[in-house]
Amino acid sequence: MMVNNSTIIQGERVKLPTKYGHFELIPFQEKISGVEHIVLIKGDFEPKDTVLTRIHSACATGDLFGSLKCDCGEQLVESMKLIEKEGKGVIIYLQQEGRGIGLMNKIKAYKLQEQGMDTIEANVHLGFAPDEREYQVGVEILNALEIQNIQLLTNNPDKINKLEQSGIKVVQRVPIIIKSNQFNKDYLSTKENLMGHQLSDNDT
Ligand SMILES: Nc1nc2c(ncn2[C@@H]2O[C@H](COP(=O)(O)OP(=O)(O)OP(=O)(O)O)[C@@H](O)[C@H]2O)c(=O)[nH]1
Ligand SMILES: [Zn+2]
Repeated sequence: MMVNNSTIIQGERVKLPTKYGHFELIPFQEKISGVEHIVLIKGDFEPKDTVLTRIHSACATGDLFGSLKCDCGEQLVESMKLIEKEGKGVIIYLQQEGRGIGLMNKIKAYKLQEQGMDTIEANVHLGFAPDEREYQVGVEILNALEIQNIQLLTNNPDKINKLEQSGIKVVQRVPIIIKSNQFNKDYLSTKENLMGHQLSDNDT
């Protein structure tokens, strides 16, 4: 439902053929801050449908440049491929770089990680919570698209909890596990051991 007190503006819906499949793109903008988010969507939905969904936080290093220090870029491509295969689904690309601390601070955190801290210690050293993200805008975007029930592509239980608290029904979690490499194995094991991410095949 498009509610009048919405804090976001929905843009035009255009076709976007890509290397990984044929999608449509809809930009959204937060009314107060002007921050822009991107939706990639495939297919049409009824409000009762359960929609394969990826809520992805921006990672300039991983998504744009193919950084091997994290799993973001590969998760994004894998989500696009899975939605193409399914024939229906949505990716909400939220501009919350660096788990919500912005690029400048994420790179400060990377510097601290070069000096031996892990990804949590670096955030905390800079005065932030390990994860500063909120999913309220993502929920508003789902509301605008009239999506209420989702199959969420994630390994992160915190995302599921925050979405469910905002009234979205996560009917199923779909794991999206990327093979580790020498540059991201410490980052991924910190996510698994200290941030509760479900990265092993036998996790559910
Ligand atoms: N502060 C900080 N942010 C990072 C670091 N590495 C990656 N990120 C950010 O972490 C976020 C990862 O986003 P997602 O892939 O959507 O979320 P996730 O928590 O990994 O959960 P999944 O749904 O399982 O992928 C992005 O905003 C990245 O920019 C890091 O070392 N420090
Ligand atoms: Zn990343």
